[in-house]
Amino acid sequence: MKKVIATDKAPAAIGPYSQAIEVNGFVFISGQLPVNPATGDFPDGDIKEQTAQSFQNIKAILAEAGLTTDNIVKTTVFLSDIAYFGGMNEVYATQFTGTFPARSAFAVKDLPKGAMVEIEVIASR
Ligand SMILES: CC(=[NH2+])C(=O)[O-]
Repeated sequence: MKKVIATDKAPAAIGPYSQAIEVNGFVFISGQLPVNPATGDFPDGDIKEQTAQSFQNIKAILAEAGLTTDNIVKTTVFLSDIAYFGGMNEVYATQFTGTFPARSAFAVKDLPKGAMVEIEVIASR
């Protein structure tokens, strides 16, 4: 059975999707833009600050589901410029305590709201 995970500690959806859906012990978190839910804005700074904010949002949704980054099994990272790859990796690497999840990373033409990064996650209970 599908269960919607929702929290006001992460940004509300900006389109027709849920923040996260749980099914059969897996939590699928929609791509998280680096939007601060308190201000509705991106953080000041560069790809490092934006990556950190996307992870803050992911962690808030994981917490709502009773999970942590240790439960993440797969991520997908979308960058609006491959030049951001190094800075994203620096911050990304600090988000995990044990082994890193599987991951795919891409540069795409554009991201919603002009973001530098969007990160989606699959976690396992
Ligand atoms: C931002 C996002 N996850 C979407 O699908 O538009």
